[in-house]
Amino acid sequence: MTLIPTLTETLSRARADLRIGLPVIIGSQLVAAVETLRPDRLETIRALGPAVLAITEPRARTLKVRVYDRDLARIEVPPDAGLAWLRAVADPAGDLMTPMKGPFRSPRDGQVDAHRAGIALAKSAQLLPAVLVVPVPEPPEGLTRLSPGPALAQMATEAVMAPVADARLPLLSAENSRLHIFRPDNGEAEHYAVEIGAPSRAKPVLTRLHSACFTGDVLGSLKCDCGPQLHAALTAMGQAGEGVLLYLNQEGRGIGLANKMRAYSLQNQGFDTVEANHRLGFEDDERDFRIGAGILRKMGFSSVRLMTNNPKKVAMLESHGISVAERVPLITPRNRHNTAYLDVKAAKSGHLL
Ligand SMILES: Nc1nc2c(ncn2[C@@H]2O[C@H](COP(=O)(O)OP(=O)(O)OP(=O)(O)O)[C@@H](O)[C@H]2O)c(=O)[nH]1
Ligand SMILES: [Zn+2]
Repeated sequence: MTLIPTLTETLSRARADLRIGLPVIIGSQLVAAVETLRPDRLETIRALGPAVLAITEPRARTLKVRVYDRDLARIEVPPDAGLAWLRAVADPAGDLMTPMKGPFRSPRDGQVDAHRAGIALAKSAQLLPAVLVVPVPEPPEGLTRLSPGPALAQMATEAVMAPVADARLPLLSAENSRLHIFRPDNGEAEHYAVEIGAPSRAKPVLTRLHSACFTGDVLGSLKCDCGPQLHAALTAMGQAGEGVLLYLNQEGRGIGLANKMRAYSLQNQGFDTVEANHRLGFEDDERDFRIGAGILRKMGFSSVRLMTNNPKKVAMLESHGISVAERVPLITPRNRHNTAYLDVKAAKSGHLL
């Protein structure tokens, strides 16, 4: 085997580069994440040529920027615009106090694959989806290089999950349990499976796909239903004597904890959970639901009784080789902090509550 990095490995490097504030080269464009860009580097980048800022369609809608490229919009960066201007376009925190005023000039022509790949990389690095893009006919040495088309195609493929380690882990809710760790081949977060009892692989297994919620699962936040859902699922599996709970590290419906806190801050300004995601430039739900199906298949399960109120989880499993024999509702108590959130999930996200 050659020592030259594969595309998957190069993408993983590029993601790390953006997180630490290094630009990457995509095709013939230099691409930098606005969130991690430092002032001295911005100056060097601006000296290379005319820059555009690429943002997603939901962020563009908030800023009333014209969208000519379907899922993304480009804004010409004015000559006198500095880091504060770029950050104000990228980050909605100041939208209400100091609204961004146009007119924004949006180019219509040219290729946008590099911009699109840059935004996808920023999202997978759990950064704000806004990237500065400058054409570089002669790319500087030392930066990670990608081709836009193959990069986009590779990012859209399903990660391969490898079992890494597992051990017995007696739980309060189920003494006879094992924790399994799965590692994806794309350098992204590891995911966990709690196997309770010794469920048969030949019949539907009681299953929960739980997305990480540090605030709810660990801190006992009252703003969402995650903590109570996690414990209710484990308790039900303990009582049944068997089950599988997948703990998927897709915090904040896939946007990461930092962005989730940005979303909470917008919710404190009066926006609901879906509007907050959109103002930040994300879709309502950025989770890759294939991960859960992949882990279940790896564990030898092909049929589940799924504990969820989210019909999309059912549909996703069905379309990725896991049949859902039954949907088991998972209703937890309301309180004055989570009731509006639960109503929005029902009204806008199709949850059956
Ligand atoms: N972006 C964002 N994420 C949130 C917010 N509140 C909770 N979350 C995240 O939402 C996810 C909830 O995941 P789940 O409970 O597995 O999924 P679900 O889609 O609600 O479906 P159920 O199976 O019915 O619970 C977790 O990743 C939480 O961190 C919010 O206001 N904004
Ligand atoms: Zn939560």
